[in-house]
Amino acid sequence: MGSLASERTVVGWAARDATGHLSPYTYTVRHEVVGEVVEVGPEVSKHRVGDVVGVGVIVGCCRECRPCKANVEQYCNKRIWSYNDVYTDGQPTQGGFASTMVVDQKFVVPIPAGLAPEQAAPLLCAGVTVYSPLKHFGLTAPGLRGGILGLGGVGHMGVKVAKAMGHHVTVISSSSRKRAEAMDELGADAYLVSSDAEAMAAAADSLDYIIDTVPVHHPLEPYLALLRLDGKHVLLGVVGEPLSFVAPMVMLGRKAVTGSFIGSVDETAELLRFCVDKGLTSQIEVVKMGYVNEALERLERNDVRYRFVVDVVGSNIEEAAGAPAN
Ligand SMILES: NC(=O)C1=CN([C@@H]2O[C@H](COP(=O)(O)OP(=O)(O)OC[C@H]3O[C@@H](n4cnc5c(N)ncnc54)[C@H](OP(=O)(O)O)[C@@H]3O)[C@@H](O)[C@H]2O)C=CC1
Ligand SMILES: O=C/C=C/c1ccc(O)c(O)c1
Repeated sequence: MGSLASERTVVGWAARDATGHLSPYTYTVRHEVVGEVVEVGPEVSKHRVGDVVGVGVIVGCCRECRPCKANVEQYCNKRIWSYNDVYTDGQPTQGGFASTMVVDQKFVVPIPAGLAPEQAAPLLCAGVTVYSPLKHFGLTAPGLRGGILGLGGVGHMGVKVAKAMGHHVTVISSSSRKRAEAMDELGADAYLVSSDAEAMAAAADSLDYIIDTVPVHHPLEPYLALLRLDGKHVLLGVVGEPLSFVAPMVMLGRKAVTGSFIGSVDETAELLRFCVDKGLTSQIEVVKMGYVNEALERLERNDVRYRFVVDVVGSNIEEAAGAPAN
């Protein structure tokens, strides 16, 4: 490896010491990565070699715009994604699916003691994606009534974080398949099947917010009807088609439809401490790189509870990439 730019850090799993020991912590969920610091540039002050750290969705920003100055760098128009983007040196960013990751210390968060690294990985995206809007929109007070629409990777963290804040949580799902796990394992207080018109009508005007994680087009009006005065519908799912509702649906009740994008580095560090304090973890299935194709097929079938985490160090990455193993 060449000399390291001053504020950059190598988070890795390919590092071996003189005895052949591999860095032990190497978990990735597509772009969020938990690993061990294997090398630091001369001006890195946030962490040291050997620290267990995480990198989320963003690895670059302009540092000059209003969002950057307000420490919400995820809203910088020059943000650089940690995967499938182009870094300032013209090279593609590859998220966790690379032998090491070189990243500016600004985008590195410490994984606190008490949080298993594989558990921490989904918190760096799914976790902070729900934590950030709850904080930003003032939805943290105990006793609030929240709805989590779509019980997947993001939604399951929504249930856990909202419950840890002391909220009454209703899962709103497309089927009844996840009822038992939502109530018994995740601790939700109520469960609504969105196609059950009677149950939806009975729940009208009852929620302070809905965290909407549905990734496909869906009508908003049935969910806006669930909100009570000043209720907020927070769009998190990436839907590439227009979503619509008639204006009185929000006027009569001063309701808001808004959105939110992951969370800042500061919010991520705060969430990790929150999780340790509250004893919160993500619900995951750890797999090896060679299982990735099957994992993708299962994702399409809505058949994962609730995140796959790839154990990169435990995988033969060269073999998985099709290269001969050495
Ligand atoms: N805003 C942000 O910063 C972020 C946004 N995202 C986006 O959030 C969305 C959710 O992500 P994630 O939780 O990982 O996704 P998952 O696939 O894990 O979960 C999505 C859930 O939506 C529900 N759903 C309802 N209808 C459909 C459908 N037709 N197809 C698939 N799911 C459906 C399902 O829940 P059920 O079975 O309960 O109906 C499903 O489990 C994605 O669009 C993702 O890109 C992700 C991270 C950050
Ligand atoms: O357009 C916004 C996309 C957000 C996003 C962030 C992270 C992630 O894993 C996604 O699936 C979507």
